[in-house]
Amino acid sequence: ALMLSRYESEFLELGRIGVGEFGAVYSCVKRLDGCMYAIKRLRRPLAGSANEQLALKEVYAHAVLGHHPHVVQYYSAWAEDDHMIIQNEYCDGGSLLDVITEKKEQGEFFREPELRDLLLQVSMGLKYIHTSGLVHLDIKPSNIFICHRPSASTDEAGDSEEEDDGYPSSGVVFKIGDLGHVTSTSSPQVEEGDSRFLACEVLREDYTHLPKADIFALGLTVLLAAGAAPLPQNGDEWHRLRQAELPSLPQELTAPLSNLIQMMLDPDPAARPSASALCKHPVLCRERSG
Ligand SMILES: Cn1cc(CCO)c2c3c(c(-c4ccccc4Cl)cc21)C(=O)NC3=O
Repeated sequence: ALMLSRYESEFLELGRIGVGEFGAVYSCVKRLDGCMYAIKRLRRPLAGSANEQLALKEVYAHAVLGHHPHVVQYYSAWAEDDHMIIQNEYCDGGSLLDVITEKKEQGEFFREPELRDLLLQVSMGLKYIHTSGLVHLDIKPSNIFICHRPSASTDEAGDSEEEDDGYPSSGVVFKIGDLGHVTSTSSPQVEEGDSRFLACEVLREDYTHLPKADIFALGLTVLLAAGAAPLPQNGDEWHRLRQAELPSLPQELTAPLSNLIQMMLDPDPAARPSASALCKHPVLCRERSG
């Protein structure tokens, strides 16, 4: 077309980093600021269709959720050439699923200190989403993205007490992404996420404890990072996982962490800890023990 699209004029496309029925995600450099961005382009959904609802909910959610170190940052969204485009923060470390897969190929998995760090960071992101009156509803490894800490300068302040800057000593920052299933806690229009991570009560359309469905999915996500076998999509094993039976793991977790994860998977959503409770749970606190 004579008129370059905003996408082509504002960005240099480096490569495709994801593809699915939704469309494709590209890593791009914005010509003006020289920064990298992750840009999802999807064919414009039919006006009034469910897909349009999903696409709009994602942009609404990003607009409501301002800045948080553990939620992927939204920059802009627009429509052109029969496509919808969303420009997000680019996380340079791939997704948690990529890292779990890479480790598994080497017979490796996340060890307890890394599991606690993962759980604490994602809990902070969930606390922010939940206190904003929203629920994610599609928490899983492929929707958690990783940023590697910029090289720590020597004068870097240590971990601040309250307002966590999201940069733990390890230098790895986990961020919740893909807000395509986000809905409001009070007046939910639930679009079920991945059935492998779906809490039983949501399947039964009980939406009275939706934030606890995110906690359930996070519990399964942490177990996968700990080396659990791939999760069932349905069937007996699916139900067994929802009777608070932890799957077998290739490592022995300490009782405090194992009990905490078991609580996150409790069949009764009210018994699961809230994201806020997880953020101050002694098992996860970074305060030096003793
Ligand atoms: C497949 N894929 C790979 C990546 C890069 C990980 O190193 C990625 C990102 C995003 C997204 C994404 C997810 C859902 C909606 C919009 C976007 Cl841009 C998808 C991504 C996103 O919002 N930020 C990303 O880094």
